[in-house]
Amino acid sequence: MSSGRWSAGVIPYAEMGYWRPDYEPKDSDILAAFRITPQPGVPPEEAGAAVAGESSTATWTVVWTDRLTSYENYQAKCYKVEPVPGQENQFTAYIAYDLDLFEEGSIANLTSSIIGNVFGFKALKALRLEDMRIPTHYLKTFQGPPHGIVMEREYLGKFGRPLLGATVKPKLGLSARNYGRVVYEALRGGLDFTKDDENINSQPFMRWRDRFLYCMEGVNRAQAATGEVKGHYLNVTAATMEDMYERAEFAKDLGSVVVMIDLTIGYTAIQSMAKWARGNGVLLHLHRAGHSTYTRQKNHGVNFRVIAKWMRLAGVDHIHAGTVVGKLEGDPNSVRGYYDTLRLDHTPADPVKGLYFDQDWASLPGCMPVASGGIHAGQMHQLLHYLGEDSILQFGGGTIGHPMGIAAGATANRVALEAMIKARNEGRDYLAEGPDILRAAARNSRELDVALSTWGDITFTYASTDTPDAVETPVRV
Ligand SMILES: O=C(COP(=O)(O)O)[C@H](O)[C@H](O)COP(=O)(O)O
Ligand SMILES: [Mg+2]
Repeated sequence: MSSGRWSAGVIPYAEMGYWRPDYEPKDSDILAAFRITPQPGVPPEEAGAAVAGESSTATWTVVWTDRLTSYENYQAKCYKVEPVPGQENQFTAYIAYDLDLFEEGSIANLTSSIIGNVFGFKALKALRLEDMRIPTHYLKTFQGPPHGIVMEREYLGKFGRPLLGATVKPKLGLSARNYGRVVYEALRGGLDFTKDDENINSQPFMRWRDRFLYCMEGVNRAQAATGEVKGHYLNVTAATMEDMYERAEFAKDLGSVVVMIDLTIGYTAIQSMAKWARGNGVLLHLHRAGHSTYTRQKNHGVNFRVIAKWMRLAGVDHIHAGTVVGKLEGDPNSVRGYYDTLRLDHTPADPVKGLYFDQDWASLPGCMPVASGGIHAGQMHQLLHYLGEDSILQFGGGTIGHPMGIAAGATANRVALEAMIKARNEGRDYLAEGPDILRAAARNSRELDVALSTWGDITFTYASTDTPDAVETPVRV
């Protein structure tokens, strides 16, 4: 029996052709960077080759049927493996996939290939997909955001500042009428949006149609009272696509400018709703419910920056992407990388922001990042500094928990934001002077004054579980 590549039996993946240190990735290749923790005794190159093999064409044994294909073309190539600085027994494996391995325009297919099998691999103690480079050749097969940041602002007639929102609280239990009253108060008080929370769909205490009716009554009354375009993200998440289309159509018929879905509906449903949203001129908000089950731990899972890339391709107008200063995980540099990935047309590789590859978005519209989770008016200077202008700042408890009432909470947030934007436009160092700017604004706004005295010193300073491996070293002059 001839030995080697074609003899029946088991040979290392590296010997089956999945370790290719000589390989120069093509512009049209999809690239992936995996953080690999091999089991003891498994060489990193073999671990990288195994991931390349099992996420493309290989199985555990040699199969002669490989000879019926142009297998060299279809095999993914692990072309580089590097130790992760400062991390014991961790390596970054770079893998190139030929364009033909993927169905055009399908996140479900892309993810089934890249993450379908390999995360349970016994040869690995842990595995994390840190980043991907999506080539223009493949990127252009996706719709992308239904409208994008520029179109959204033109729809709303709102420019030059972040948008403001609030999640209705308590997230479960309110009757439809009381729910609609919260929406009206928050919008008339100065917010641009209110939103359903991730888990409010159609429960016995409030069926979806009733909520939609009362929310839109609140939106319409607030628009009339303020003269501004307002919106409420009506959550159309449901058990079936048919139900979601029925709810989305009703939202559109009621005149809503926006609907919402949860990440839990799955990639195919998200792409279907993206297509519906573009076809119907309705903004699409994605709540990333459930993402932290696999994005938060540094050694295993899928980094959120990859989810952000997949969702921009799939096509949502908004996605929650971290706050830095709020109650939920979000290292400043990692979050900067997420926001750049969602908004910019080109992001150069930048290890400090956790960006492993240059990424060109080929004019695919930008996706508005949403900051939500434990934020309040007292952090406005930090939020503007870390997150920038093209963002949506959502204050759930930070609006509805205001001692003077919901409208007062909304007014406090709006006054804080407008004061911070004015200071920025005047060229002030609004980050350093933020507290003074807020206090000065509070002298003419009782609502802001009370918000600052209620929450001003609330911070969430825990060590991040997910920091990039590279840190900026101060330049010694
Ligand atoms: O309910 C809230 C925020 O409520 P509050 O403003 O009262 O904290 C959001 O669902 C989470 O922030 C989502 O988290 P993320 O935005 O990280 O996905
Ligand atoms: Mg929530």
